[in-house]
Amino acid sequence: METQQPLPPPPPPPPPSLPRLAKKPPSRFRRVCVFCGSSPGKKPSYQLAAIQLGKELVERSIDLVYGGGSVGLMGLVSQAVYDGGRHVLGVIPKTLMFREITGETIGEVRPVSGMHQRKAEMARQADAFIALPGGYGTLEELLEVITWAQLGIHEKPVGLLNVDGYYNSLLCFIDKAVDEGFITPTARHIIVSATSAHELMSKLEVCGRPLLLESYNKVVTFPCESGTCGCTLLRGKL
Ligand SMILES: C/C(=C\CNc1ncnc2c1ncn2[C@@H]1O[C@H](COP(=O)(O)O)[C@@H](O)[C@H]1O)CO
Repeated sequence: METQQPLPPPPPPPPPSLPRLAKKPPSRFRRVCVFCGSSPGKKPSYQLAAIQLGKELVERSIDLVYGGGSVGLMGLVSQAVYDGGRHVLGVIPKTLMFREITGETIGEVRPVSGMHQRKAEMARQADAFIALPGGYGTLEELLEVITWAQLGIHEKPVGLLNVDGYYNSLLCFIDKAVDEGFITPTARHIIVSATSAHELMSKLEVCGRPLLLESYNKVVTFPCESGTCGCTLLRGKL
């Protein structure tokens, strides 16, 4: 009598397919300018936010322009962008180009003759601006690009990364200036703020795009396409 051969073991199941990484849609920005502290700040959340912003730019294939150097939050955001394989452009006044002052800059270094030239060059190179927590230097840079937007000198979005409520008091002050008649409600909306890098970039991607071109040959205010970030593209000539 024939003995039955045992059946061969079934083939192993195919390996589970890896979850597909959600690819971000292409950004409208080629390069973003980041203003931030030359100090790291006391809370780890500030440092984490700088790294997260750098990674968010990388995920969206956006390059960085900043004030150069490796000190404080400036060093963290630039390193994260550089490590992610994106281009980093540091614009440094020649007088600050000492390692003891700014640390070493990674990526491309563009020396300029002074602080004013630096801000102009950073603004020229960028398609949008973002401020992380910082001190006088950051505030000055942020307020200047807001003022330039108000005057119609540029139409590039301005984002404020309000990490852990760091900028709450500044936003309150600006609201007071609106209440007191020194800033128009429209100009208030130049600032697009969010508490995380992801949320801020998502808002900036859609803000300031004209919905309807209602006027011809006059200065108009464009409503924002998203309708959610509260931003308006202030002035444009049709
Ligand atoms: C004087 C100190 C550090 C100087 N190092 C800097 N290196 C590069 N860029 C700088 C530096 N200091 C200021 N900046 C610019 O202003 C922003 C940061 O200023 P903050 O006052 O620290 O907010 C930054 O975006 C740079 O463009 C020792 O403190």
